[in-house]
Amino acid sequence: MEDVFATLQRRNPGEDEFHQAAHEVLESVAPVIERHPEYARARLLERICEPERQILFRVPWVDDDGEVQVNRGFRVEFNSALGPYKGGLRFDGELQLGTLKFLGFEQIFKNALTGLGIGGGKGGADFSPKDRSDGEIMRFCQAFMTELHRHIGARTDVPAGDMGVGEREIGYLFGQYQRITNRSEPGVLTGKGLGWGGAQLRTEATGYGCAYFVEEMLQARDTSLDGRTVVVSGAGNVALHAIAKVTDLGGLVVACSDSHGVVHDPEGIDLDLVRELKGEDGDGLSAYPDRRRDARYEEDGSIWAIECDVALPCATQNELDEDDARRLVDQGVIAVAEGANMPCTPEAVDVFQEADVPFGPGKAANAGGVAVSALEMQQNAARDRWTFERTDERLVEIMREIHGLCRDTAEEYDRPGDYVSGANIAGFRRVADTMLALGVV
Ligand SMILES: NC(=O)C1=CN([C@@H]2O[C@H](COP(=O)(O)OP(=O)(O)OC[C@H]3O[C@@H](n4cnc5c(N)ncnc54)[C@H](O)[C@@H]3O)[C@@H](O)[C@H]2O)C=CC1
Ligand SMILES: O=C(O)CCC(=O)C(=O)O
Repeated sequence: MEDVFATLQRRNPGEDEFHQAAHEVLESVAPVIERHPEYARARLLERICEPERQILFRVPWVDDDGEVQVNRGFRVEFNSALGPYKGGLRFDGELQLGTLKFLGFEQIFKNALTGLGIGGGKGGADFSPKDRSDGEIMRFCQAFMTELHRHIGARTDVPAGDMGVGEREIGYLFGQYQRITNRSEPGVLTGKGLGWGGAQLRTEATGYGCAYFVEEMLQARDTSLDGRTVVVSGAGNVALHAIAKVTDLGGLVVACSDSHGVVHDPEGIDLDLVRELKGEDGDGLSAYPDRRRDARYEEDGSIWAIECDVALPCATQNELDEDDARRLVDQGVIAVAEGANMPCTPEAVDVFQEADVPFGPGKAANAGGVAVSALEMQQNAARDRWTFERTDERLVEIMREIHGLCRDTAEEYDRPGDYVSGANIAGFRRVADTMLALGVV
């Protein structure tokens, strides 16, 4: 195991987030390799840690001032053993290949946990949509798809949204895909609008799924979200829908945040107000207390200093560190689940686990989004449309199955209550068994 990790570090220098994600999985699956030497003989770990294909490309476009801009586009096609590469696109001015490798790697195991026949991939661009006009965003998306279209397809690789990529961007990407390929193939992207091949609930699915997962973790300990105080970091797609579903399930969400600061509202976050403030013409979260008397806004504050029963990090990677985890544990947190991808540092995860606080890792707790993307692919292939209610029932069922699989797998490997080991081992076994069956490819 150590050798595999050392090689991975050497071959992928400077990609710290990828090292972090890979180290956690390699550590978790060590007992599986001991029980199954055939995996080691087939060099499955080495193969799983190496992307099948990485595509880097130039994205030239013209901004509103007539200036030529040059960005870099990426698609990491990590593993297709279980189905077409599947995973989101991230637009972020600071984006690096190593971040996408960590996200693509996580996606392999997350997608395996859903049981829906999807492989793992991730992509994006070092383009920041912030402060760009709608026309610039459209031209950027068109330039990006002008290269990406060669690599994707309903049976090959199916991107979706992630940070900085929502329904608007998916629309512009899909429009350009259709224009240059002359193929009306809705299954090539997910997260589409409802009028043009999108699925009900895809927008809500990651946040809702995270709330369903934490409810399962709490019920396994004979309690629930009802009456619990909850803190949710972020104010984007995942956070807003996690807040909505936690509230439906009886929880009181008292704080949310963005990259500038933190809102604390002891009466419960007013979601409509957050949406308005975060909207295109909104004043930002700092204006929240102007409209809610008992609320406070702290610029650059730490959301994890706010007392809560349940913490849901839903913003970005490594946003919750060891000190934050200690503070949460000292204040009596009873469950933590990751709505974002890898928001907790490894040291923070250790603190939760040592304190016996149930901890739901992102690859299990936020799998609802990609699961509903797979349902969107299913509907596109069948030219069918499901209702919101039917899709929601299926999402609840999927999140319950993932929770049960992680719990049972952890017990099988003598790690009761350790959802990290459970998720990594269960996801790994599904991919590894398929790779064994497919031979050395
Ligand atoms: N959108 C989806 O369906 C899925 C998203 N995820 C993950 O969830 C996380 C959030 O993604 P989305 O909500 O889709 O993105 P988004 O772009 O809609 O929202 C991200 C939010 O996080 C905030 N943020 C960024 N850095 C922050 C920081 N350091 N502290 C506090 N807030 C910060 C931003 O201001 C924004 O409000 C990411 O880790 C993403 O990879 C995971 C599964 C699926
Ligand atoms: O729905 C998808 O394909 C993407 C979801 C995603 O990017 C994620 O699970 O992190």
